[in-house]
Amino acid sequence: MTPKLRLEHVRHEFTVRDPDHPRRPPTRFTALEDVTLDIGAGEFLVLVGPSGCGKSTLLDLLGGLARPSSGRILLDGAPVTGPGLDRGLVFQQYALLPWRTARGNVEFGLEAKGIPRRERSQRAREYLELVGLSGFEEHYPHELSGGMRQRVAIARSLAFDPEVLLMDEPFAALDAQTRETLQDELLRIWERTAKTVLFVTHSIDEAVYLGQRVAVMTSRPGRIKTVIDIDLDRGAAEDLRSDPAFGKYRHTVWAELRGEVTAAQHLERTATTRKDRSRD
Ligand SMILES: Nc1ncnc2c1ncn2[C@@H]1O[C@H](COP(=O)(O)OP(=O)(O)OP(=O)(O)O)[C@@H](O)[C@H]1O
Repeated sequence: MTPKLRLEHVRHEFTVRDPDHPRRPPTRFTALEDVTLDIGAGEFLVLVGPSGCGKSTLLDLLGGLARPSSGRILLDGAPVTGPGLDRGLVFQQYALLPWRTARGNVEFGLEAKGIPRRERSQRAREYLELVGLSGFEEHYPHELSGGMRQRVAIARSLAFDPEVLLMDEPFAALDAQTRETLQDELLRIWERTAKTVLFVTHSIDEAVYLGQRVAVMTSRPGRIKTVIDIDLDRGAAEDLRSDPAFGKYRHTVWAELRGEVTAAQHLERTATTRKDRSRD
């Protein structure tokens, strides 16, 4: 079966200039190296990895916001060549238009799609209801809480009806309670809509709670270290997070991640020391 998304030996480099020495020639910096991963249609895959390992870069490549330096990214077997309405992106920052209401923000993308006004408005209401925001359609972003704004951002991405949702730490800025509520809402929406979801997080709990599989990345340059199947009966447990099986998965993910986090911190320290020395 063709996977929905396929990453084949993806490598990504950035060109960097040293701001302290602007005349020096730029150097190449490898953010991702040989990333190979398949994501099935309708799958919920979570990506975890130490800070700076290239998770956001990978999402940018999948979203078509950048091109890999080498390797291929395929969507339904065809190379990704740029952004498209088949992929919805949700970031940590809400990125809502402050001068538009919740409904106006959700409608915004639908305008680009050429959907007639009446249908736009109806669809926006439907998706706002889906994320639990009925009654707030005419509120402006500044009149909504952080969690509500993020719901609007999710509704906006869903309203396009993309086949794939690319989510970059969408709940990171929220308080614990709102975060757990939105995790449940996202799972409910995913079950209802059968979208393919790739979700980036720093939280191991969030990864185990949401993912059918959790892919762990190495420290820079980021590679896929391992992919862990999460086989939890989400419907059965009353409080899944305190289930012993949940704790076991949390431990497995952390055991894979721990060494990478240490390596990333070491890399960061070395880079800072080198920078300080070159300034002296
Ligand atoms: N435009 C850019 N130019 C140069 N380097 C970049 C650029 N964007 C990202 N990087 C570097 O590439 C590496 C990967 O960055 P990226 O943001 O993808 O990591 P991440 O895993 O998402 O990090 P975090 O978990 O902290 O959000 C980092 O070292 C970052 O500094």
